Amino acid sequence: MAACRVFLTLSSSPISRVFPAFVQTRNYAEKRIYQRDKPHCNIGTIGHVDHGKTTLTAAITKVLAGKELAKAKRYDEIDNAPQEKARGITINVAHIEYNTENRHYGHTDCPGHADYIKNMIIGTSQMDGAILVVAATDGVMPQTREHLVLAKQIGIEHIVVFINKLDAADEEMVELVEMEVRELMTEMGYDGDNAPLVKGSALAAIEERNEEIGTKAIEELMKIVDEHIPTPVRELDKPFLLPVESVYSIAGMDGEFIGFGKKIKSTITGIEMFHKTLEEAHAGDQMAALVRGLKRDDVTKGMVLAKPGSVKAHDNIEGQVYVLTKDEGGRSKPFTSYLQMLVYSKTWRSSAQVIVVDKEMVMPGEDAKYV
Ligand SMILES: Nc1nc2c(ncn2[C@@H]2O[C@H](COP(=O)(O)OP(=O)(O)OP(=O)(O)O)[C@@H](O)[C@H]2O)c(=O)[nH]1
Ligand SMILES: [Mg+2]
Repeated sequence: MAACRVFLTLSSSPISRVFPAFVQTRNYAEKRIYQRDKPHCNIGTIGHVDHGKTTLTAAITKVLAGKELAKAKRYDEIDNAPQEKARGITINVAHIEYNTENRHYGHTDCPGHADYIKNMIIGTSQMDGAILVVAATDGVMPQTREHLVLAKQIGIEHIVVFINKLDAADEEMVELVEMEVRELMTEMGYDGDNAPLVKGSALAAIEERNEEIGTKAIEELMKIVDEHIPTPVRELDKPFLLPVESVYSIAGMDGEFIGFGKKIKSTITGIEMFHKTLEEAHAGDQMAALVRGLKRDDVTKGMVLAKPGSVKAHDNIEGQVYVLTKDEGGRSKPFTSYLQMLVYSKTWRSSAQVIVVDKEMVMPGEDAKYV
């Protein structure tokens, strides 16, 4: 498969906060300094709606906060948008940090609802490994399958399974769900039989009850995540490139913003991660840049900040793609060249016309080469 992975979708519902790079142009008050004393790793929670991804994210921070390795985040601090609170579902991805004894983690909590799959894709695109959450009360559901397909396509090789809601399911059901998940993983090209799997209850950990399936299970999960998801090798000698997720209203090192027909030179005056000042940023960090001399409207989500002269913007790309079937959350009908669609990559999206290079017509479930 070619290096370029393009996700094509035909719907146009809005995506919002999506990627780890923030550009700030305001003065900031006194900040804590980020100590780079542990390797950094990006993970996150994926899985079907309501299976407990956000509850598990909150539970991990709570358990690790007990060891002074994290700041505990309540469920409603993670799903904090009014619409998320009203509907009780995650819509936007949330970025949270915590530590284990061994590593510093950036954790992206993804939405499970089928309508917000685009947010899930962009959230996942930065993960080095993922925790697949499956509720024992429900088993494998459509977005369990869809998220695994997408994780595989995005290139996430390391998945740890968390079977959740053990407090509400009987043993037989749990066993059945475990078998079901392992089978699904095998079907998706993972080593399902040997996939690391932890069973527990995120809610029990939060409510400090049933210690075995609560706190202990979360500890076990993080131990397995530490062991099973390797720290990625970062290419520290390459010029930097940072996709812009969001821009805050505010006005060293030279940088250049590129995208949407614009090229703007600027100077980076400070860098941060999780509101702590960084002395230096490494590839894979969830970094914010403080930049000089820009107005808020100059920069938009989807542009990249890069070393001046190191990258160019292009208005056409060639990619090898896999077209999702209807069961996997994709389209039901085949298509031919000159189809108009929206293309999502990193933090940008753009409408595009597709030319199929290697065949007349592409069926859902097939590979194809696009220009
Ligand atoms: N009984 C029980 N309920 C749980 C457990 N974990 C989560 N829940 C409940 O399941 C519901 C959904 O939990 P969420 O954490 O919002 O699920 P989610 O996967 O983040 O959902 P989306 O982000 O919308 O896809 C909530 O009512 C939780 O309280 C658990 O271990 N046991
Ligand atoms: Mg959620």
